[in-house]
Amino acid sequence: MSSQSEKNDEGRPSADAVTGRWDGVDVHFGEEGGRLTYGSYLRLPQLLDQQRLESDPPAHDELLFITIHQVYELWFKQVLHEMTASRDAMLSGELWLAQHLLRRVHTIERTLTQQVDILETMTPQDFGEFRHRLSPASGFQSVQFREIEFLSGAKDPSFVKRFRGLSDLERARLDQRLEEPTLWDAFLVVLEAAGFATATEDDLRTGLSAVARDRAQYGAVWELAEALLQHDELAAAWRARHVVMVERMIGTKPGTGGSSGAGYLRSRLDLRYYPHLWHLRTSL
Ligand code: HEM
Ligand SMILES: N[C@@H](CC(=O)c1ccccc1NC=O)C(=O)O
Repeated sequence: MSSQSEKNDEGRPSADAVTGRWDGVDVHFGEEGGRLTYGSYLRLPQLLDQQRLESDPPAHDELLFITIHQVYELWFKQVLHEMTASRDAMLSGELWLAQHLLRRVHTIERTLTQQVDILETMTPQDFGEFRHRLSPASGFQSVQFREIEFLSGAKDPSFVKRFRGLSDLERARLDQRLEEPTLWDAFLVVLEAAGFATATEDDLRTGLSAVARDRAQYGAVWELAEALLQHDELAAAWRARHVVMVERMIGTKPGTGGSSGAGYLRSRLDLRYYPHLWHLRTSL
């Protein structure tokens, strides 16, 4: 492959000047008269202008802290997109699609937990250079994180009440998540469509046991139950990893969000989205 570039008056390649030949075909790289580019498609000028430090003079590690959190929020957005579609697929009986989308969620969740490694390259001393500037902001105020909890099945309206500084739009999003069906609600619809009653605890235990004992007949329902359990396990793994990182960074200091810090986070470690699926294990 050869390439040549025409230069404009300023000596830079002109808009549609970067051309070459590949297998005898003319190829063009570049803007080509204002058409889509990598940067314009991905909105990079906007995206790369969103890392604003609070520290002054700038603390070296604050860029890492902001970047990590922004990457988390982008993945949270994707997780919500996939979870919502998975829930809807269950409601319309598309079981293969529902488990397929949940498997993508698992892969993202593993990445989210691994990202803690990067943040832990920051020392407590270096965090201390800018931590005092962050109060009263805290991860406690992550709207998308709470949306994921609600959509998973752990609806707790008291979090919405305790949120400080929510915009009207954010409050509406949380209220909507509190109203709409969760992944668990949708799974119950799947169980009912497979012929099982779900009205009482006993019904549910009977149905789940029957699915587990006859995977030849209920393979798709079993796979879905396993995908939900995996999501639950990965969420628990993130909470465990987060609290240990917190202890490493700030010991037993109270959090910038006003909680006791690690003590509060430890109180959330036993949260499980799907206790019925965990209880089932004991009887298998
Ligand atoms: C130096 C790193 C970090 C420290 C020291 C830290 C510390 C804390 C503390 C102390 C809390 C309790 C609330 C409070 O502030 O009073 C908290 C909550 C939270 N943090 Fe972090 N955090 C760190 C990194 C992260 C990252 C990277 C994320 C990713 C988004 C995150 C997400 C959250 C969430 C979602 C909560 C609420 C948890 C819940 O209510 O169960 N944190 N964090
Ligand atoms: N709550 C943390 C500070 C912190 O990590 C944080 C601060 C602002 C925005 C997001 C944060 N991340 C997770 O809590 C602390 O108490 O040190």
